Amino acid sequence: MGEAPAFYIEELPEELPSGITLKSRSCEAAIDIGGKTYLIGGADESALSLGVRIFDKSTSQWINPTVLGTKPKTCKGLWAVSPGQDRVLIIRKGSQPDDGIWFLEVDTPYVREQEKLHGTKVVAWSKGMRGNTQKPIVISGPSGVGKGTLVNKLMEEFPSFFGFSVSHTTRAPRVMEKDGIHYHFTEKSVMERDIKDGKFLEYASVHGNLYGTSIEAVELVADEGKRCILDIDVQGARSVRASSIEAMFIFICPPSMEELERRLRARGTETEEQVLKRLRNAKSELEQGVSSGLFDHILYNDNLDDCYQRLKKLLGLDGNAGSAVQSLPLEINLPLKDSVYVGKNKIIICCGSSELKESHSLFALDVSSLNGGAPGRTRGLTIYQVDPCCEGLEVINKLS
Ligand SMILES: Nc1nc2c(ncn2[C@@H]2O[C@H](COP(=O)(O)OP(=O)(O)O)[C@@H](O)[C@H]2O)c(=O)[nH]1
Ligand SMILES: Nc1ncnc2c1ncn2[C@@H]1O[C@H](COP(=O)(O)OP(=O)(O)O)[C@@H](O)[C@H]1O
Repeated sequence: MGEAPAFYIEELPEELPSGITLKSRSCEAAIDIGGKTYLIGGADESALSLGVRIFDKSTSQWINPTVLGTKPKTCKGLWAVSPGQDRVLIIRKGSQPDDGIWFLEVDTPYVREQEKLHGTKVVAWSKGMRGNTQKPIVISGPSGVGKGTLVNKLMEEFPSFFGFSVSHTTRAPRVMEKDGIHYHFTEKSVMERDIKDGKFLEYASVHGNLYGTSIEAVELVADEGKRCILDIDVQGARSVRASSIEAMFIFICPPSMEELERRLRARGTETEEQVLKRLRNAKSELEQGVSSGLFDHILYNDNLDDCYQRLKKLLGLDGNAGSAVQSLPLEINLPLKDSVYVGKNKIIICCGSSELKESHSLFALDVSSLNGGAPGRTRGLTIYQVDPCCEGLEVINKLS
């Protein structure tokens, strides 16, 4: 057989110091990658106990890494397999594929970028999802230009296609704004602590308040299989551009400063002082937006309907919107027995009987075209049923 699916604590290499006690082996898995042993799991099934420890074989030292991303809700029945050197694939036994396949990134571009920021070893969780979604859309522009209006029109016309990333902010809610829908309205100290804990993808101080996109906000949209829209300022757009996240960047311009002021005042949501501050900031935002090369597309929002049509065209929605995710319904329960066979890009999961030849449900998990990943979900997983007499055995024979 090829690479072992996982080895449990009693099979850990001898160099590991003694004295590690585990209450339940089904809650912990370990895997070797690049001279390090990653110990994933916990003493019980709860998410709280789900941790990651790393044993560096070259120094014989334990490392407690900074763990980013949203982790699985339970750690019951873990298998760990390594499709590559940059991430560990975790299969939770006895669960549905849409909640049972997770990645722990250990050396991806995102992890390396975060290691520089944190100054510690970093690992990051990312849930595996079937099918593909398109790159997130970042929309920026000065206050009052019509970003919210355009985004709302898009979400109303294509509710199953787009999802809005609900930002956190320390500014006070406007009359019609609802917590959790328009923004997560947050205390400054809480937001600062969460930023320090690595919960934010990006953040910036805008018009005197803190705004930020949490990793969770983007993951929630991905979980619905929708394309994520981020309405963020130019500084935030710059942070996303500098990160490992691929996105489409759109800047919305007003027809003139006079019209921008008219719209901002007509909206009637800001005090005079706030209006003046927003207009002052608009000048530098427009300079940066138009001339920095940061944005892939610049849209002039003169006539609303015309601008909306141009936005739709940019997003390829002028004809057939298509469907957000190509995910086929597939009812399988990942098996409880140790029946996983691992190749480089393909993992064969044997459900039902532990006797492979007698098994009537064999599934192939293809990880050859993964995309996305932490921060957010990992897309591009393909799971399909294979005939035990044909492809499954063929693949397994090649691995043997
Ligand atoms: N960097 C960043 N900017 C944000 C975020 N959410 C909102 N913003 C920006 O903050 C600015 C002020 O937003 P808001 O107070 O809602 O006012 P509005 O733009 O006049 O509707 C806008 O430029 C938004 O695009 C975020 O999560 N991160
Ligand atoms: N093309 C347009 N022409 C006239 N008014 C507009 C246009 N686009 C938006 N508005 C109006 O301008 C105001 C500001 O728009 P809004 O979407 O809140 O801007 P932003 O989200 O960029 O701050 C709103 O009252 C909106 O109805």
